[in-house]
Amino acid sequence: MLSPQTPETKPVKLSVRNMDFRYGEKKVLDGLSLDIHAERVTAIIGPSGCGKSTFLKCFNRIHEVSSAVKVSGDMQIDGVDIYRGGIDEVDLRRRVGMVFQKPNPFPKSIYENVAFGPRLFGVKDRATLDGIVEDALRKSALWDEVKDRLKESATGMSGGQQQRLCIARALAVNPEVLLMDEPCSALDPIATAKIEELIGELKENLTIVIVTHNMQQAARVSDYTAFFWLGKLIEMDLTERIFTTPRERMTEDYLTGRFG
Ligand SMILES: Nc1ncnc2c1ncn2[C@@H]1O[C@H](COP(=O)(O)OP(=O)(O)OP(=O)(O)O)[C@@H](O)[C@H]1O
Repeated sequence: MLSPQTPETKPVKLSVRNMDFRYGEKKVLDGLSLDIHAERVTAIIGPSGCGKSTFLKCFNRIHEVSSAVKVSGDMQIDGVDIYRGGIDEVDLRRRVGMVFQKPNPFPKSIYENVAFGPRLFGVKDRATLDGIVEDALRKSALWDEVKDRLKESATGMSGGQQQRLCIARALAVNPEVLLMDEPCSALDPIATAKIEELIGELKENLTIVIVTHNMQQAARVSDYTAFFWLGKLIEMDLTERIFTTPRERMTEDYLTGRFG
């Protein structure tokens, strides 16, 4: 974990300024400004309904698939506006992968789940695909468990394995950012520990933003923590600072269970 004694050396990967988000008339994110550093883990915490998931989805514009929404302000990836910078949304979703609360593998084989993205992006050669699938399964710490049953259905895996498969599926297209929306909330403590360990390894090459309701998890895995309340950013800092000396009373009350 990054500490107050260590100066930040990683550049800003995702930058947000004066961002508002509306579902129809309903404003759910209000005037957000924050920076997310490359190859760090940033945790988003806050009470239910404060807009954490909505915020996460804005980074790969995935909400555009389902609802009439309006985003204003600036959101940038590597200095290019995600909404107005001419970024192709399919390419954006390749660069910014996402893993959801409930593991959602396709009803296909383990192999086909991981090969799906690369195929979509035009990889046809079998040996190349095999290599990508193995690499992604190794990075998601699943290879040894599944290498002898790649043709079996993904739906027969345990919940924890399915979630690591979803991570492998996201990694197979070589993303730069991984968004994780409560990725362990449906998992037991052992499966959760595996995912947390994995997060620590993946951040060597990836920028990770994780929404979690589990404060111990935020403290364990993240370098930075942002506390949201009613669609506003109350405070963001190094996780060590947020959990030891938060600046805002509201953050302290939330962390100590006095509200939320
Ligand atoms: N598709 C939608 N249409 C309209 N309102 C929505 C939609 N999705 C979410 N909302 C509303 O937006 C607000 C923020 O929801 P969001 O799911 O982002 O919060 P959250 O902090 O992630 O909550 P939780 O911790 O319970 O998952 C809530 O008031 C929610 O009711």
